Amino acid sequence: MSIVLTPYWSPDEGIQKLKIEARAKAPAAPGLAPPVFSMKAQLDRTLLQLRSRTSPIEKYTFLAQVKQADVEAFYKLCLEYMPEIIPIIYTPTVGDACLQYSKIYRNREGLFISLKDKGRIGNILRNWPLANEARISVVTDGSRILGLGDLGANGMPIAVGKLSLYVACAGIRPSSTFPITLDLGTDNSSNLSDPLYLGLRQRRPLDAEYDAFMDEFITEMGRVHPKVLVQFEDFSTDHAFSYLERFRNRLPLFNDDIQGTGAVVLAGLLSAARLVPVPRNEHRILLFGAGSASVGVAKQLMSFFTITGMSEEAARSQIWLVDSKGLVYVGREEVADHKMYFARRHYTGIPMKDLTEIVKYVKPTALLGLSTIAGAFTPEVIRQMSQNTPRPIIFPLSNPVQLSECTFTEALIHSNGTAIFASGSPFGSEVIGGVRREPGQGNNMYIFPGLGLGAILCRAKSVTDSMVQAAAFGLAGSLSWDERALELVYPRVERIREISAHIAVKVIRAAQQAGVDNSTDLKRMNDTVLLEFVKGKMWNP
Ligand SMILES: NC(=O)C1=CN([C@@H]2O[C@H](COP(=O)(O)OP(=O)(O)OC[C@H]3O[C@@H](n4cnc5c(N)ncnc54)[C@H](O)[C@@H]3O)[C@@H](O)[C@H]2O)C=CC1
Ligand SMILES: CC(=O)C(=O)O
Ligand SMILES: [Mg+2]
Repeated sequence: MSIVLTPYWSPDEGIQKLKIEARAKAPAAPGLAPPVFSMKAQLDRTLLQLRSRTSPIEKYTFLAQVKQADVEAFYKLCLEYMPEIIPIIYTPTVGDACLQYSKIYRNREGLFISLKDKGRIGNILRNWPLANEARISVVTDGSRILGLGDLGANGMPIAVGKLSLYVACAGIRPSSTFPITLDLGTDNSSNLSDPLYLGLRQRRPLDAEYDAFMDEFITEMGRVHPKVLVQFEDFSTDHAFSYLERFRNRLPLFNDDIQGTGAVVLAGLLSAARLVPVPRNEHRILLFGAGSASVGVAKQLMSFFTITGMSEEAARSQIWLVDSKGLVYVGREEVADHKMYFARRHYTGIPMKDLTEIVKYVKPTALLGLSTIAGAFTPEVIRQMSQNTPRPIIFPLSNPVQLSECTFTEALIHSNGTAIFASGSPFGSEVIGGVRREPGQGNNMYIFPGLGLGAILCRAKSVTDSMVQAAAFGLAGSLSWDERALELVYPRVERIREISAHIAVKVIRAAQQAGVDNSTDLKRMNDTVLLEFVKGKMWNP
């Protein structure tokens, strides 16, 4: 038997591939090396080439080429080497890719819709060659990419990266994913003066023009792709909140930074609280940073307290916000609307800005960083946290890794090994006191794949708060005994497909309860059958 490699056009992925045909007694194809390689050998070779690249950005561009040439090989590699690949296609390296996108750009990977396309957005959407109908679209306007600020059209890799995780972590079919960057200009001067910059060379417009563009975009998305679920990603804080409220009942849509982050942190805190000898209603949570992610988290954390029977007012009083001007309280100058709900009602002291002072005053049991300020959790802050509580919960959640409020090592050293730690971007494990400690990754990547999968499978007409909450509880309930014994607050990333399926089931049940599901067949399934159904729907390379 010989193996013949023939080029063919894959209608599913729209790329040219080599198809392997086994033909009994057929002559070997001329010009090909004689050995025949298994998929494993081909992956080993790809991995060898990947590892021979020294810089993360070279690894990123190499993987982008692999994905372009052979989508199945790319995802096979993702699934088999998840802990190694995710930090390249996602945070932290995706942050570098966005910063350098105008320089590393090679192939179109997603659709750019610019302000100049106003009036014909429907046609532009129809132009994008999708082999299958779009089911999930990550949409960014590039105005706040990770903690890196306004990167304009260079934000495309974040939409591409999140969608790669939808495929790798939740088995969404690659050909039904749709990355979109809305190019509404940028206020980033270095992009505007970069001759290679890919986007519009103009500043962002005023809200009236922005809103009119967004209205047309959402209307046309619903028209051209009636089954699509939209994930808004990395919009600046004002637009993140306003567009979530404006559009969440027009399409199935959620904001990952507000809702996905809220859910992942709620899950992490529920797991962490099991390790701390403090009653739930005595936890005090201090959020450093008060933007879209932080306020989204604070809102979601209300249920950390209310599920124990605490009133809304009492729950709110356990949560403190700090922004660039210090502790947020009613009566302080310049408190933006989105922070008002959590502004302290009864604070009468002088404005308090220094984080160590604030930690001394609030005595938090949990300190969460969503500020983009690297190193803000100083040794003094961490030591002060250890005075408040026997097991301080320290989650520096800003991305990418160079913006983390502290490192895993710092948290362990300055808390004498007592810290319970999770960060937005990954850190390696550490040995302290002869014991190996593993950090958690508190990143919305644990939530959005399963949330999206559940919403798509039940054909939800909207994404309700109860579906987001169900995703959080689903994640919190998915730690194995082995992971709990190691004091992990999130499951190992290698199990993420299993976790996403479990979350999807919870999300479908919440959609059914809220009456927003459209797939009535799923109602008749019990949870075991539904879980098998969800797993059966997941695409595998
Ligand atoms: N781990 C995760 O899953 C996620 C992490 N994030 C990260 O959270 C960070 C913030 O994101 P957004 O809230 O959308 O941004 P944002 O720009 O809206 O918020 C930043 C906040 O930090 C505050 N801040 C800035 N300088 C400060 C200082 N010196 N002291 C105290 N506060 C200060 C600002 O006042 C603002 O409230 C980013 O780094 C982002 O990557 C966002 C979403 C998910
Ligand atoms: C993880 C994420 O969504 C962010 O940092 O914006
Ligand atoms: Mg984001």
